[in-house]
Amino acid sequence: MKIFVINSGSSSIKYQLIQMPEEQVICSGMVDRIGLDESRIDYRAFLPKGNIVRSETKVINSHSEGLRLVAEYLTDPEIGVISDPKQVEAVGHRVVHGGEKFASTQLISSAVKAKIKELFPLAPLHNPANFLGIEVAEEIFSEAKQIAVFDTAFHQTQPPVAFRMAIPNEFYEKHGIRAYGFHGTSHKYVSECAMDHLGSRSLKLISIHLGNGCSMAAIQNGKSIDTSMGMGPMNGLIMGTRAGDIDQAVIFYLVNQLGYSLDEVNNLLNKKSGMLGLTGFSDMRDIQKHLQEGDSRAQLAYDLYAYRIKKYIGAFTACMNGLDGVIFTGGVGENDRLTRKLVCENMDYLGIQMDLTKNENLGRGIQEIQNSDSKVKLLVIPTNEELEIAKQCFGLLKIDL
Ligand SMILES: Nc1ncnc2c1ncn2[C@@H]1O[C@H](COP(=O)(O)OP(=O)(O)O)[C@@H](O)[C@H]1O
Ligand SMILES: CC(=O)OP(=O)(O)O
Ligand SMILES: [Mg+2]
Repeated sequence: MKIFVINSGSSSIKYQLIQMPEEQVICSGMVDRIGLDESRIDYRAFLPKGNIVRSETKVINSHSEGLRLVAEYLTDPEIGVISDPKQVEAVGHRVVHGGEKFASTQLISSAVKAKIKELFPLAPLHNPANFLGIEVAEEIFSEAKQIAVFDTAFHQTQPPVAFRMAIPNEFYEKHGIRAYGFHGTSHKYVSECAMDHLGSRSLKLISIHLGNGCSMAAIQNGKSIDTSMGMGPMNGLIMGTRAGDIDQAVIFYLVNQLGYSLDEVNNLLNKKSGMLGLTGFSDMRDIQKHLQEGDSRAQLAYDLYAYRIKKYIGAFTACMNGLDGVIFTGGVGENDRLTRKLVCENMDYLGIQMDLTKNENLGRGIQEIQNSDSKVKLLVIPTNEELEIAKQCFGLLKIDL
């Protein structure tokens, strides 16, 4: 069965065509910088006759245009991998916010779409783009089953003590104000990999997903029991452009003393803060360059970023009353050795001791980077949200057949 996976972000669409259950990636790529001057499409096909790689820079005004272009690549007589969109049997969509309604993967109906739309205000950077991806895919892959895999679903096992907030009960009961948690597809995928790798499911794990958005999850016996993100994907860790945890007094000060509107506060905390606010750059590779040139702001930003992660490791270890393994994943977690080093420094009280040489010289696949005295396993595990989405879709359709 061919499953097309779409991870539709605010300015990009990541995609993969995967043959299931073989888990064979037929093609993958990305449409980036949608709506900006120079958009870019990357396409990589893995064919028996050899791999084909194409990149094109052109104006792509909308997600709809971007996905249509991807469909043209997929069906191109020379470099394509299918002859007709009808050969795609299912389209799996990453949907960031599923609220309390969706604890599992869903076949998309008009009711599911209405709920995704209702949740726009809670994930304004993500759900509208996810929704658009669904509408366009319904047109292009009109005969395929459309399936939503929610970032929030994996966290629905959290107990009330982790997800409730200390505000009057009616705000939860009538309005669903609570913590939900995100990046669930990634946390689930890497924690399953870790449990397979370590040969046990009775483990206390902390998964640290560090991409553009960053979050951590406490995972006990394979179930998420707490996470650093909340009602929306804003709080917790310091991220590329998001501040993460912030004192509520700051918001009142911005509004009452500095004259900010609430939209301006939202924009400031979501899009202009985090590493961007501290250094002028949101990408760790740029910040590293400045760090090497002796930029003290870059040093402080790195220190703050790692310190916040340490705090959550301490908190989650206390909540689980123990810790067997820490997983680093996401673009930063997988590639940025300095972040991993700063996070694990001076953590021997909690049983965390890194092998600095292993941390510097990573191989491919799952890597252990603790030293021989460490009680806690330190793992670097490449995430694969697309494969996890394909697995979830395949599982759902198998039940349905
Ligand atoms: N070699 C690298 N060294 C340090 N950081 C990196 C490297 N490669 C990627 N990154 C970081 O990973 C981030 C992207 O992570 P990714 O998980 O792909 O993000 P997302 O899926 O949230 O868009 C980049 O913004 C950059 O900060
Ligand atoms: C939920 C979230 O923050 O997603 P991303 O990291 O893709 O922005
Ligand atoms: Mg991501």
